[in-house]
Amino acid sequence: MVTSGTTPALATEGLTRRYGRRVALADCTLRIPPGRVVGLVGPNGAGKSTLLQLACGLLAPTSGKVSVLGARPGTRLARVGFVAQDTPVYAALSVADHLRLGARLNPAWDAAFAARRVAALGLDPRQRAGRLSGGQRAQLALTVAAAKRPELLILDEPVAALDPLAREGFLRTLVESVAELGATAVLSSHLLSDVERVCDHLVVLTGGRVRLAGDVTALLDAHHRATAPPPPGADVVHGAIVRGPLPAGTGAGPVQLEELVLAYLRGEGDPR
Ligand SMILES: Nc1ncnc2c1ncn2[C@@H]1O[C@H](COP(=O)(O)OP(=O)(O)OP(=O)(O)O)[C@@H](O)[C@H]1O
Repeated sequence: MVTSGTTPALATEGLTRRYGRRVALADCTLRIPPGRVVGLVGPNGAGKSTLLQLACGLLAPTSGKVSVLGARPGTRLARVGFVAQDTPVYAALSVADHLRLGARLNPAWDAAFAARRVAALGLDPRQRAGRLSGGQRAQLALTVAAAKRPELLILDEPVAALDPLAREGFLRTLVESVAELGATAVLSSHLLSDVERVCDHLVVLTGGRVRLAGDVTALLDAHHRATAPPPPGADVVHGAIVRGPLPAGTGAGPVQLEELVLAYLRGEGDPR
């Protein structure tokens, strides 16, 4: 089945996952349109990895629904690329072995892209993955996932182990290949500056709940920074950040993405 341009890349409805009595994700309803670079942000323990693993079919929901490219998670393996937080590679296999394995397992494998990236990263194709540095292992895992040419690329903190230059280069390549393929990327990150630079859709999770989700431009349009104390009745997210229009005459300015995210991370109001 080929997904249409309107099939959400990822959709969840009332998605809940418990570990024993601990609720890791609660009643999560999301609809991520195709073609976006999505930033998934939230503090430690917010439920980001849980959501991404549910999307990949590595975890089963306790209740609720999740669909990926219009199908059940885990049924579109060749079309979904996933890099887990610990960027797993096969320690005993060389860099070249990883690329050969990728080519054998993935029908849409882009060998030229993989070879180009390995060369640009300065990785020795003969080196065993177990002997690479943490950042180099992350780069290899990302290269393998991207060379699958997936329709959906799911990355759990992909740039955490990379140095600033490598991070910039990786994010640039990611945005370029997502645009070229018309694909979707969902990446969790603690680095708001990276999210601000590359993401055009945002999901903020705290305490297992979705606090904010939507296209970045729409979210920025829907919020303001009050330049004077917000009047009674204003929908204050946190501090000076207000949702919706302010009454005429109340001073307000545009809001930056980073301060918007921080307001939702700090705010303790109801999920929006
Ligand atoms: N295997 C597990 N068994 C029990 N509890 C778990 C398990 N995995 C996650 N949790 C709990 O579920 C909650 C969400 O964890 P999760 O790893 O999804 O958060 P996260 O947002 O990815 O955090 P981080 O930014 O630290 O990676 C946390 O309270 C965590 O302790």
